[in-house]
Amino acid sequence: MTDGTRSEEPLAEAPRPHRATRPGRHAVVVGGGLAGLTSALALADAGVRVTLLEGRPRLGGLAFSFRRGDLTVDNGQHVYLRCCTAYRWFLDRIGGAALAPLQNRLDVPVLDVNRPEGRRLGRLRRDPLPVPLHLGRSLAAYPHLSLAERAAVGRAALALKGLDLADPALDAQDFGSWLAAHGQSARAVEALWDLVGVATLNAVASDASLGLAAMVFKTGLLSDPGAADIGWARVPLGELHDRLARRALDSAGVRTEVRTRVTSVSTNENGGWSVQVPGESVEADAVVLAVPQREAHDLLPPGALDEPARLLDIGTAPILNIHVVYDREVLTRPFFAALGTPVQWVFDRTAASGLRHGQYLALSQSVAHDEIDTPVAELRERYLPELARLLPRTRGAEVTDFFVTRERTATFAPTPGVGRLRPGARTKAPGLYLAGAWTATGWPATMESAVRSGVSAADAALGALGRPRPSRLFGFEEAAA
Ligand SMILES: Cc1cc2nc3c(=O)[nH]c(=O)nc-3n(C[C@H](O)[C@H](O)[C@H](O)COP(=O)(O)OP(=O)(O)OC[C@H]3O[C@@H](n4cnc5c(N)ncnc54)[C@H](O)[C@@H]3O)c2cc1C
Repeated sequence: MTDGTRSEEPLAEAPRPHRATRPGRHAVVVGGGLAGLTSALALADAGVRVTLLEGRPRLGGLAFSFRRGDLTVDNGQHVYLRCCTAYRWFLDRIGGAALAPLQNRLDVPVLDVNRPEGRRLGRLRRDPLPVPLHLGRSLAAYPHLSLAERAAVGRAALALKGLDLADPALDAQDFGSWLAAHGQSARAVEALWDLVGVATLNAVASDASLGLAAMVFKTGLLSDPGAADIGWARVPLGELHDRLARRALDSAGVRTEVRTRVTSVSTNENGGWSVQVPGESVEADAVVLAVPQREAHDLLPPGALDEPARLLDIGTAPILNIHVVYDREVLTRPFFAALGTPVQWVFDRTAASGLRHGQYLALSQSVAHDEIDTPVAELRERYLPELARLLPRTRGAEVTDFFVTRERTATFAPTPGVGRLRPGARTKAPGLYLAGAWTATGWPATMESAVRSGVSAADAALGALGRPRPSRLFGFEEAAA
């Protein structure tokens, strides 16, 4: 068994860190996940001298790769949507956009294995028509719902479109109750709303904030016809978030130190900041804390937030990935979603992992509270027969490898009320900023949220450092359109 949080190896030996020698104001970014990488790049691109400190031996935070024999394995399948303009800006910035392309047009095969008549394939895809007609034909033909349910889904989608995302009352309600009040059957929730919502929010509808759910569905499905086109890395995540990100940092002049855990952050006698790492105190004019909420709580100096204990009230939710290598091809599509089985989403990872013979599938299991600690042998017993139901070709195939990666704190839990717990980038301590997917970006815990938070923190820090905001950096919405 592989525990994704412990058994990673750096993909490639990173280049020797070089000390930035540019004079001027100095910012320290703590945490080399997507939020910290973004802040560091944005600050360096604006002419600030930047030091990035990351506790682990690699960059990329929660979205990384490790080696397992000849395979390069992602800790968890990651996808993004065309509407994720900030993450797309990030991919462009590190020179990785071509390695994580988008579908030309949203197309999600949905396979139901629990039908009396046998396996049934449906498709969620869009037509080249304006919103909401772009999904009309697909919804009308969606075989996993009755005609009445499809009509009710259409009505609920229009009601969702009318919700005001800026209304804080939305965050206090749960999405499941809202769906029920808008005529959605349990089947419609399972076969449509949760199919999308579980994967994007990491919560079932009844446990999700209406505000966050409405944000996902409005932005992804009801803003622009192409907004929900899906993108994913055709290379290991570490190639993007570690190797290419490191190259971009190096050429931007950022001093990057991995295996360097920050133990405290405090003000110094010059009115700046001292960032303590083992054996060194790094002095800075501004600090961006781009670490998970619990670590941020522990590092924040007294008075930086009015109620720092609120950070500890932001819950977390697990994601389990089950990795299965077969001795032959068993799936001809790049991915599909499943109904009527515990299997959620299945991705073909063969080419990205470097596997030469056979096929490597990754099962991405969100909301994995019940299975996150299940022994690998038990998972194998449970999931191989399910894959045999879904994919008939697996029946004659040999499983040559089976392992799991467990991310216990994969995302913050998007529960009703979480919105008021998420702080913005600014703290009450001048020169100290927060970033991370869990901060108040309006997005659920995604790569998009992380990058947006990194931009916000850099933006706030630039103001305090008296540096102009370069429009080409922060105009990512236009840049990625
Ligand atoms: C299995 C899985 C699947 C996912 N699927 C998707 C998906 O499909 N699409 C999507 O958009 N998102 C997905 N996500 C979520 C996405 O990965 C995260 O939201 C995003 O990567 C978070 O980035 P971050 O920079 O905010 O935080 P993190 O990635 O947690 O980065 C924080 C960094 O800070 C470092 N750190 C902590 N304390 C210290 C310290 N004291 N000193 C120095 N460094 C420190 C950590 O080592 C870490 O590198 C998934 C996550 C997981 C785990």
